[in-house]
Amino acid sequence: MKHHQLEPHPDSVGETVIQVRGLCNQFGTHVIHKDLDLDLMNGEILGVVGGSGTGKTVLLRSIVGLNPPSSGHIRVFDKDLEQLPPRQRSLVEQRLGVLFQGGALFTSLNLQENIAVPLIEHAGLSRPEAERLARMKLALTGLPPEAALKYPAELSGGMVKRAALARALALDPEVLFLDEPTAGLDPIGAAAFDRLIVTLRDALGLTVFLVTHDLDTLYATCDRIAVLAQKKVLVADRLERVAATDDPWIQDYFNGPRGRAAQNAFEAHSPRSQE
Ligand SMILES: Nc1ncnc2c1ncn2[C@@H]1O[C@H](COP(=O)(O)OP(=O)(O)OP(=O)(O)O)[C@@H](O)[C@H]1O
Repeated sequence: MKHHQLEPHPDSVGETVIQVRGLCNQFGTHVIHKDLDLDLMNGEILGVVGGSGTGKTVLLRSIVGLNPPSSGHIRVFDKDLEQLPPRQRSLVEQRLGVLFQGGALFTSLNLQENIAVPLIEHAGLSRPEAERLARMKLALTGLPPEAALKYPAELSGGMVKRAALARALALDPEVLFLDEPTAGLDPIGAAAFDRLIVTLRDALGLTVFLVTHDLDTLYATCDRIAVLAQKKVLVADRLERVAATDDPWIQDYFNGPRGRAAQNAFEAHSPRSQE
């Protein structure tokens, strides 16, 4: 059924699971990334931020193998996807779960059928087995049992996000990629989704690469923040160190009115701020 087990070796905590070195991406003459370096550490939630068009989604797509880089190296679990034969590449890709912007569920399938698709295609399960496991994945993301037979158009935005997350988790990935997961959610729905991400990371031992514009999400979930600016990762560090970095975009983003409001809200409400 499943091709690997998530068994973090005691020595693996803090190990690099994804290493990006000297990444360059360009479309025609439009250079998006130039000599970009980034490490994703085992078990962390890394928030990836940057102005609109700085290439956050392109970076995500490059790492998961959907956007072949113009040059540079990307190692995933110490393997270069581009160098692997198709079968081995597919096995590595199945260890990565992706929640794309917008969710990207099949509109003609109900939720359990949607989540069953990768289980039938990649894990070789029968339809009844796949749909039973799909219902478990839906429960894992906090959806009620009756949601399994609903179609995406019948659901609220928050429920669609949870269903899309259930599909990203279908094959028990070790690394979860989330592209703006709280975009379009109301503040209460967004805060609940933030808590879900942290809970799942803790319960499943996930590593999370999280693209977001949402300052509340950064404060509530992330262990480290990587800032994309000037075509590279300008800084990747704990939030307080990033916020202290001398760069106009960073200062405006973290220490402008919205950044201060998010920090105040976090300090007022979160037990994590008392640690
Ligand atoms: N396949 C493509 N062909 C041409 N240009 C592309 C392609 N994909 C992305 N781009 C361009 O690359 C740049 C970076 O896009 P990307 O979506 O990664 O930005 P982003 O940082 O995620 O932005 P946002 O925060 O607005 O979602 C944009 O200018 C976009 O138009």
